[in-house]
Amino acid sequence: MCGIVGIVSTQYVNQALYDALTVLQHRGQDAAGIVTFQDDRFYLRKDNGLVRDVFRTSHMRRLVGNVGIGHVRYPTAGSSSSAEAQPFYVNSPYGITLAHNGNLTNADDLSRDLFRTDLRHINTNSDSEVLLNVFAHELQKLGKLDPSKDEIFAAVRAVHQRCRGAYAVIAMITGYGIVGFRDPNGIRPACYGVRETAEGKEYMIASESVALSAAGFKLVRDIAPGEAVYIETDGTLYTQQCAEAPSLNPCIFEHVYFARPDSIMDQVSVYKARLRMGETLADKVLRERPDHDIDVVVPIPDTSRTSALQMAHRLGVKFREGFIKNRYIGRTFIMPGQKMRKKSVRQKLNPIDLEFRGKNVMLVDDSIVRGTTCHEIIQMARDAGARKVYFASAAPPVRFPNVYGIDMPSPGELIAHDRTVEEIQTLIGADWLVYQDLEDLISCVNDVNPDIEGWECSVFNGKYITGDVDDAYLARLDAQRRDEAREAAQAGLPEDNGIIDLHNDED
Ligand SMILES: O=P(O)(O)OC[C@H]1O[C@H](OP(=O)(O)OP(=O)(O)O)[C@H](O)[C@@H]1O
Ligand SMILES: NC(=O)CC[C@H](N)C(=O)O
Ligand SMILES: [Mg+2]
Repeated sequence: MCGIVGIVSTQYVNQALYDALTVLQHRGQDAAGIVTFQDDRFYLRKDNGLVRDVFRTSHMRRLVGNVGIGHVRYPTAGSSSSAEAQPFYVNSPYGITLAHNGNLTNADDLSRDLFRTDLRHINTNSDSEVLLNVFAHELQKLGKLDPSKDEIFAAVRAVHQRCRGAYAVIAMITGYGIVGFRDPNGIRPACYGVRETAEGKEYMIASESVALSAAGFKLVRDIAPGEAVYIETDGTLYTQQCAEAPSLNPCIFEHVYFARPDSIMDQVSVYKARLRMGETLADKVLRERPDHDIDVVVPIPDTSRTSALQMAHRLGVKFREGFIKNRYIGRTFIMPGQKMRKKSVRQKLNPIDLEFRGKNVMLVDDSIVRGTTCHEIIQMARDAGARKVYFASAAPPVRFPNVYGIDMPSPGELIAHDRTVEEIQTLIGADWLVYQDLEDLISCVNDVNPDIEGWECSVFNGKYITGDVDDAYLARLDAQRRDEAREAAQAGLPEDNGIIDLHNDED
């Protein structure tokens, strides 16, 4: 997952973009970037690292202008090279920069077409650079010296026709404004908001509503699937539906893990959804073992806290913070490489022994993906003296790879792939393992929004909404992106993978 943001303001946007990216940091910890423009020039700073490490005061001073976009990255294509940090830039037409959250499933074909037919060069292995070039080519084809909203929307329409997969995008066109759009299934989130000032209206587009509220913008609404929102530099806003048959099918894993609980996505409160996940999980526990002997419910910080709290409440069992999280260590699941993830669980979480000694504990996590966290945590609970260690997951078993912006490319790396719940229970060393049922999870996110036609649940049911994901694609993805393949590809290469970057304000 990545975080994207774009602002059209009446004053410099550098600080507001920086602040928004820190609020979206949970969506990507690998790289960060901001680009602004003023007087027909772009000012770009991007690099690997957390937002606070990438931007120093000297960079911030040079990011001048009242319009800009930003990105925090969690790679799902290409490598972790700083050259693949976003926003990406292309000089023709007009000068366009782009920030993307999601993953294109036909990036290889597009890349070939861009070279052979559109005569465009792609300099990295990132699907986002491909997406930018498709958009740029389609805008260029219209041949306008001075593009209006009609050309911008026509280019987005063409992107929808050519690109497959998931994409929430914010692009900035030099001298004209920013355009945000969502793929025709609305898999990845994006919303926009407004702030009234004495100088006029200001707009922000972002992955999550929490970025808007933290900056004092009022949420207007989510961008509809297939829709584009174009905001000119003077603050004039236009919207248009650019897809043939849009249908809202948001990614359910945003509600399970990715999004911040204080965000509202497609009118569904992430916090409320997680509370409900705790309730339905408690109901399942009661169904399976009406006379259970759980003494205490313990969350695995951070994401499972909301569900665990409500689960304990429903069970009528004590809720206790049995693990303390080191606040200086980021999210483990989105780290690249299994070695780093494993080490970081131990560094990140430490038990309070007295909450475990002699007790039957129910540990609750939002999800079990590779099993890295639960395996370590169950052992820690045992070492701390727990009598029985039960484990509950607020999400169903993650059995299938994700191709829409979550880096789970390889079925073999998923602990639940081709395994029964009993087998997983043995593997992670739990005395009892309970998973949420998929129907229950869906019932937790089905809120008052009648526009939601379905949920993108492929990691749980193997059904890919875009209809273009076949076994050959999945096999290719697995071969390219499984941990070992990435490590082997990286061996012997310089840290940046040898990909040459274009101009970047590095110092
Ligand atoms: O089975 P695994 O492969 O370990 O993945 C699942 C775990 O990873 C995530 O935590 P993470 O540390 O990323 O973030 P959090 O602090 O927001 O819970 C998630 O919340 C689970 O705890
Ligand atoms: N997680 C994402 O949204 C990734 C965006 C893009 N595919 C990249 O790898 O940079
Ligand atoms: Mg976690």
